Amino acid sequence: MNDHHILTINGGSSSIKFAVFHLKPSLHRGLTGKLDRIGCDGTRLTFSETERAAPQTVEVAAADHLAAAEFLLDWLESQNILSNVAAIGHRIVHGMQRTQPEIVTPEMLDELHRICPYAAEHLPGELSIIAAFRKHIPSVPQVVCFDTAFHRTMPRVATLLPIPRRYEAQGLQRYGFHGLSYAYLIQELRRLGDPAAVSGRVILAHLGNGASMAAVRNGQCIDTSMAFTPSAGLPMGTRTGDLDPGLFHYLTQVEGMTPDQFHRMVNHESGLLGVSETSSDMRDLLAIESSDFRAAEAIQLFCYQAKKWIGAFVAALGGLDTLVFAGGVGENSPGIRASICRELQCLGIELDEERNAENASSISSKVSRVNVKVISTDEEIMIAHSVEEIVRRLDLSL
Ligand SMILES: Nc1ncnc2c1ncn2[C@@H]1O[C@H](COP(=O)(O)OP(=O)(O)O)[C@@H](O)[C@H]1O
Ligand SMILES: CC(=O)OP(=O)(O)O
Ligand SMILES: [Mg+2]
Repeated sequence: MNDHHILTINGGSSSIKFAVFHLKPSLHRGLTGKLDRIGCDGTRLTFSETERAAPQTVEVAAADHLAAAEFLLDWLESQNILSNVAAIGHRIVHGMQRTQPEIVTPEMLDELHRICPYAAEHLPGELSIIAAFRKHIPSVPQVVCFDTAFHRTMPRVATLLPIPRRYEAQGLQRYGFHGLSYAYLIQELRRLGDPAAVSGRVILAHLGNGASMAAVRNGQCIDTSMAFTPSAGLPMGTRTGDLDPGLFHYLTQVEGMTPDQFHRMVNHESGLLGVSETSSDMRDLLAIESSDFRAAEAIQLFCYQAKKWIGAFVAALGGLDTLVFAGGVGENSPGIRASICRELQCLGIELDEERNAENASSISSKVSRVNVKVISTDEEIMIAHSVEEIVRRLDLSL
């Protein structure tokens, strides 16, 4: 594969993260960056030449994902990234029943377009990025890695939605997301020698802008907090998480809200942002919580719901051996982890204050029955490994 490299793309609802992975001498990360605040004022590109280099920032004018993808392509071209790219790997939130990464084909794109309403905040943007790459560098293979794949082991009862049975035939069921992150966390637990990763009961808490949890037994997912769409489960930066279904009727009747307005409220105007009326960013809220009761309440709500989901998953798992915090909030905020775990001694969860304050890799106290860990998640490396495996198997770039 000469000096070819793999480009990974992680298209979120308002950001595109990317990373270049060199294949020789063995897979390792080079240029890394992200375009964020897509669709808002102040879209910007932040990148680092290597993992240790200081990040640089460039202001970008891009009104939507397509414009952002076009900008990113031109920029990657100017950095000489595209001329040597062996393959591009994408995180795709929804893959229906698919369990493995796959090479993009026209038939698959047709199907993904068809299921865009299943993940309306993510899939259209992700597909426009794939389209932009196909247009500019049509001969470079693209591989898609599905967030839903990790959850395909869930027992049927955890996949059922309590709505009329006829909708199941249309694919309406609980799917679950953040699967690349979860697969990485389980792989890390295995590497660290945590026995629960292979035969035990684990709760994985991915707390970022989007937030979810997964319950894993014997290395296999048995339940997760996101459901048919990534709007379900825990409250998030701007998403509600689970919501009283009666609200829809109330707001359409009393406020004349349209379905599109409701969708917008649930996905973009709620969660931390909605309750705090200030920001969707946990750091902003933590900075003002002592002087702003709305920020304090938004944080309390987030932690309270996270605690309840842990309780629910302990019940589903029949106990707990390991709890893992990951994602921007889970990895970096001792205060949030402490609030979530406060008074969970009844479940065998007790934090060591000092190690929690240091974001240490193991943060449970000596008497804690449950191992509590902090792991920095890495969706990009999961994509890169999958792409490398497919590229080598199919001998694509030789
Ligand atoms: N030191 C920190 N303390 C609290 N929250 C943090 C810290 N660092 C990052 N965060 C929060 O992490 C969230 C972003 O998480 P991240 O996983 O990077 O997002 P994404 O879902 O876009 O991948 C933001 O709410 C941000 O405020
Ligand atoms: C699936 C999902 O919610 O992803 P993100 O957290 O990147 O928005
Ligand atoms: Mg994320």
